[in-house]
Amino acid sequence: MKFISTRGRAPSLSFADTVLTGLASDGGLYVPESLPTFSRAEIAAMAGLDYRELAFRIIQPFVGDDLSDEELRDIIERSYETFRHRAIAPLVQTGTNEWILELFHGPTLAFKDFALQFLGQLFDHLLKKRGERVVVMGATSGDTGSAAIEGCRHCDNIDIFILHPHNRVSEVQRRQMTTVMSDNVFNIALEGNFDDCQNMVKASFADQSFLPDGRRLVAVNSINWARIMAQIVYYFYAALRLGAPEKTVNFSVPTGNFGDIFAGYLARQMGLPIDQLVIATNANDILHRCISDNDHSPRPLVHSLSPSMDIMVSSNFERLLFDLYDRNGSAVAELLADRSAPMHLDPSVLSRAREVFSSCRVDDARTVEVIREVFESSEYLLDPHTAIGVEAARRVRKSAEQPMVCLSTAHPAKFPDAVARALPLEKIPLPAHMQDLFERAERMKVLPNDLSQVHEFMATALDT
Ligand SMILES: Cc1ncc(COP(=O)(O)O)c(C=O)c1O
Ligand SMILES: N[C@@H](CCOP(=O)(O)O)C(=O)O
Repeated sequence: MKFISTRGRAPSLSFADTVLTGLASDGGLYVPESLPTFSRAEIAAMAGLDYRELAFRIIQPFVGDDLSDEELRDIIERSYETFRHRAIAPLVQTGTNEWILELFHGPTLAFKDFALQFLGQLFDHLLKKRGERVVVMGATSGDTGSAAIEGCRHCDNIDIFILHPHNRVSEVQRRQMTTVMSDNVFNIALEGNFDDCQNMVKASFADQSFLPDGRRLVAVNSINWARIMAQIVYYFYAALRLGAPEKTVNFSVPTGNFGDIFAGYLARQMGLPIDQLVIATNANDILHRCISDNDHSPRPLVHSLSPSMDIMVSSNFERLLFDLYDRNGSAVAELLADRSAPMHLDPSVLSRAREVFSSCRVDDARTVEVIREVFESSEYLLDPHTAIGVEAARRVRKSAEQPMVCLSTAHPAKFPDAVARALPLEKIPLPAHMQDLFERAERMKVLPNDLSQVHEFMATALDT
């Protein structure tokens, strides 16, 4: 299978090269030239498969000949052996036709582990085969960072640099990153917000001359196609358990960089019967405004109780636009030439988007109420991101007859301060492997929002 850029002007790449690249050379994101699809009968035949076997069936068509079936199976096997729940992604019912898909049973307690455990194994395999050492550079609003570090820290052929916004991630999130003392792991606390971190990463991919000779950057953010691909699996997994393909199943997704919900869109394009995908946002609501009012105008980022979704420039929206603009790279390049400018979608494009996407904005006050209400009614503790997804689903769901699955993107123990505003809980226990998190030493470098200083820090670290 070949992968092409959403801006239409970069060379097409194989699966392995796509995984080991960041942005395309024209500034676009890589997507498959054509999407594999499954017939109703093929989907029905997937019912009852365990998570790993299902992952193999979904991922294999993207990989083509770049990995043998045995190699892919082995990578998948190792990726999910670190998960603490036998089902990998268990479903919990919280109401009539209302379900929570718990995606926080991986090592860092967020949905990011699904793709980043896989990506770490994939990197290790491909780099060893090629005898190459690379530099991973990523931006995080809190969860991608620790999941990427956890996925890559054992890779001999990787140095990893993660930028997080200084003082804007939860303490648990920060410590999950900064207490990893491996020699190949570097944490940068940037005096800026997540968009600044992400801009810096994208600028670094565009000009890699600051790196020592022979080294290149590889992406762990969802600009990396493999991230999205691995996330498609759990949509199939949940829907099959709830009766697909006979039944249509809908999803509500706490959304920031648009990677997770875009994976749901792809699952639908690949044949899974999904009628509605709910884009659930916090006060940083650019995607909600875009879908509801055709108003995609950036506003200053607000620091919310769901910090991982404090994002204004959602990378993967570009992949959706590419599809909605009939895969016309020039149209996408023109539309996104200046991401700080307001953008209005063509009315026909917007109405196609609305056929599948609904949207809803949930502010901090309501987030806190939802955590309390759900705990009181179901004794189920939501993290603030998931609470936004649950509330959004309740407000905008179109069918009460079809199951609605809200993706639970993080464990509440990652956000004790937000949860404490809702409930007088003594303590939310961390899993055993994180019990001593608050006693561990931390290491990070605080840097100003200045690209040259970040590059200097990276070049020096790579030199020693
Ligand atoms: C806990 C949590 N929920 C939701 C999101 C939003 O996901 P996405 O960026 O894929 O839209 C993130 C960050 O990505 C997150 O860390
Ligand atoms: N919420 C994310 C932001 C980065 O998103 P990604 O999907 O592009 O890695 C985070 O937790 O870092």
